[in-house]
Amino acid sequence: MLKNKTNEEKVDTLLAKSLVPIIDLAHCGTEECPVKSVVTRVGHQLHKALTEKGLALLVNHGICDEKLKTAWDHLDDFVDLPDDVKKHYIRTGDDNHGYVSPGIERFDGKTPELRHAFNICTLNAKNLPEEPLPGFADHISVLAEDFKALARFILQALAISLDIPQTFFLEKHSHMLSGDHDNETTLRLLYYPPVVEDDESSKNTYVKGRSKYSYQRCASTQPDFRPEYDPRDEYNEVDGGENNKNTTERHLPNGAVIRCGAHTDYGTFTLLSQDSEGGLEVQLPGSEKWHRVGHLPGAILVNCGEILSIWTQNKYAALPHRVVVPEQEHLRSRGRHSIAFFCHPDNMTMISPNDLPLHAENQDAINKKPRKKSFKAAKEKVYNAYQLIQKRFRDTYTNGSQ
Ligand SMILES: O=C(O)CCC(=O)C(=O)O
Ligand SMILES: [Fe+2]
Repeated sequence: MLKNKTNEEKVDTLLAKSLVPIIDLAHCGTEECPVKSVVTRVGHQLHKALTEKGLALLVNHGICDEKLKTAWDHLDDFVDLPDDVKKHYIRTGDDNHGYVSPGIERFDGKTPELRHAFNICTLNAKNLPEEPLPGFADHISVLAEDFKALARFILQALAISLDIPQTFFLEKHSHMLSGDHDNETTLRLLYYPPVVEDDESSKNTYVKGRSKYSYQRCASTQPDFRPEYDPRDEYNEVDGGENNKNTTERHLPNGAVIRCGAHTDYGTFTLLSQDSEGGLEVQLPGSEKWHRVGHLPGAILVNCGEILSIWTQNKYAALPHRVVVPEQEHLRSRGRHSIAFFCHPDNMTMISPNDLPLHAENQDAINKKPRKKSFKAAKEKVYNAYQLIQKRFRDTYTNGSQ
């Protein structure tokens, strides 16, 4: 599955510049039969990356850029459909599947996210907009299977990284995208429309129809890593959601706009592919400062979610992240595309901090670490994966759906 090899020398040079550790998956075999030495190396690299940074960039992962770009084309076509066609595909809350229009999600419970999302939890063509958009179902199903294969490889490497049996996590994620409502794993296609100032209210809002740059593909082939110091760092100290009560915008004192509010993902981990418009920022473990992730063409980011954090007693902490659009007019007036694959355990899996068959020495080290309040609570009452995610959906969606 993992084919798109870049030369190792180039990866080494980038490694030195990137905030995010880069992990090369070349020659890792197939997800059913991973090459033992590669899965072991990746496991060790993941251990270091996830404990120190909470994320890593995967290269040579086997999902080619063309497939991602075609998926974004399909999403753009979907967004362009008339509302009375789109309405047949709206996420209802019975499960996470379906279209979510801008403003429905609110990570902080009050401020609308400025984006269109299509959540895919089943590959059954009757639940996908195949009729108005022939080819959608086939393409997205192949892409979803690719992400699933990559996720299954990472689940095995994660087990190795924690020194537990290689199939430990795989067995707890055996229904991903099976369409049987036994697992909440989701492939999410995302489109963030350009941000413009509304003439009447002087507030920032998103472009509703097509605009000159709406769907312009941002596909720079150049890596883009933030310089050590950037004036945008100044907005790290402020905001916190205080300046946006009851408004339809969120902007930072330097004029940058938040397109997707700060949050942590709910599941085991997330695989994220973004176009070169960037804008993704993260808070590294133990810090409140926001760091720009930057852009490495073709790379897929992996970050820890809340369930992995519970399982590892916060050793692999869930990574706070957000998406901002900078103040520069030419960037604001462009859309942004990304694709996230949220890897979730099977619904009935009980999620307890005491689940992992940890070695005695790891357990000692964990016991000595002061626990966060949330882990004390999680230890007292154990929920299954479905209950945990439904609670988080209730906090996020404003249309009454879960
Ligand atoms: O679009 C992005 O880059 C991030 C999306 C995200 O964090 C999410 O949907 O949970
Ligand atoms: Fe996220």
